[in-house]
Amino acid sequence: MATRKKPSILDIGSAAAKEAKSHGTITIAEDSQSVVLSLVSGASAKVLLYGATVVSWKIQDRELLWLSEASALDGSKAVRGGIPLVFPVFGPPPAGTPVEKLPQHGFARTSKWNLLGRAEDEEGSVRVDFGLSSESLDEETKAKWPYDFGLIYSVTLRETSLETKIVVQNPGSGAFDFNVLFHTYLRIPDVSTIGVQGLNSLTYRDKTLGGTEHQESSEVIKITSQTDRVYKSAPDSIVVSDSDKPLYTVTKTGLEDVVLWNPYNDGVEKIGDWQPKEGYKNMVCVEAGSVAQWQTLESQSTWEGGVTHKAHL
Ligand SMILES: O=P(O)(O)OC[C@H]1O[C@@H](O)[C@H](O)[C@@H](O)[C@@H]1O
Repeated sequence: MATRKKPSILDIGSAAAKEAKSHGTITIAEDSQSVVLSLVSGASAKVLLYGATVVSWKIQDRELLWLSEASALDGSKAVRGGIPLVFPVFGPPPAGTPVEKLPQHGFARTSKWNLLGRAEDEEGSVRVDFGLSSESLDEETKAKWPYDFGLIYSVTLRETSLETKIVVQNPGSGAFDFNVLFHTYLRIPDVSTIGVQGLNSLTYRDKTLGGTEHQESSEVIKITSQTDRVYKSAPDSIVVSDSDKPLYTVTKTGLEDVVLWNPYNDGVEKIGDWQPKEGYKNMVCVEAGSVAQWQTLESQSTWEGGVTHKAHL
C-alpha cells in the first residue's frame, strides 16, 4: 500500500509574528485563528483557519475582495464574502448521490483547517499552506461523507496578484467524486459599469431560469439583474473591466467551469448575512471550479487546480 501523504501540521506555537525573510511577513493572530500575509510592496491577505477562507486581499489600502459587514467570522457559519472554498459538492447536493447528506457547497468552507507551513520564493511572494483531511474532520461530517481524503490549500500573495491552489488526495481504497470551486467575491466600484469578458459563445446553465441551458452571445457580459450562471468548459482567462478598463484577470488552471453570480437587489433580501443590502453593487462573484460534472479521483491519486486573481491597478 502506498504511503499516505498526510500533511503535517505546523506548530504555530504562541501567537507570535513569524518573519519570512526579506520581502514579506506571515503573522499568525494572537488567537491562532487567522493568518496575515504581507509584502513590503504593500500587498496583504488575511486567511481564517475556519474554512481556510481568504477574507481580505489588499494592495496598499485598497481592498479587492467584498466581505459582508454582517458575515460571521467566528466559525459559526460560512463566511459571506472573500474566497470561500467549495468542496466536495457545488450547490444543493443532488439526492441519490454520495454527497446527498452534505450542506450546500459542502464542508470545506465550514471546517477548521490546519496551518501546514509557509514559504517565500525569490520572485517576492509569500505563501501559506492549509490542510484538511478525513482524519481532522468532525465526526458528524465524516459520517455524511465517509471517504478518505486529504486537501492541501495554498494561498500565495504576490505584488499584484493572489493565487489559490488546491490539491486533492485520495489515499483510500476506492474512488470518490467531487466538485471544487473558488467562490471569489471580487470587489468592484459599481456593478452597473462593469463587464465580464471571456465567456462568449459558451453554454451556460442559468439557475435563475430553473437550471435551463443557454448560449452566451455577449462579448462583454453586463450584470443588470440577478445573475447565477454556470459556464461550462470555460477558457482559462476571464477579465472583469470597469468602463472598458481592466480591473481583474481571473486565470484558472486545471479547472473546467466558471460561475458568475450576483444576487442583485431582489436576491440579497433572502440572504440574512448580507450587509449592507446595497453591497451587491460593489461585488461580482467570478468563481472558477469544476462543477458542471463530477471529478472522479481514483484510489491513491492526486488532483490539483487553482486560480490566479490579478488586479490591474
Ligand atoms: O448562500 P451560499 O450557500 O453561500 O451560496 C451563494 C451562491 O453561490 C453561487 O456559487 C451559486 O451559484 C448560487 O446559487 C448561490 O446562491
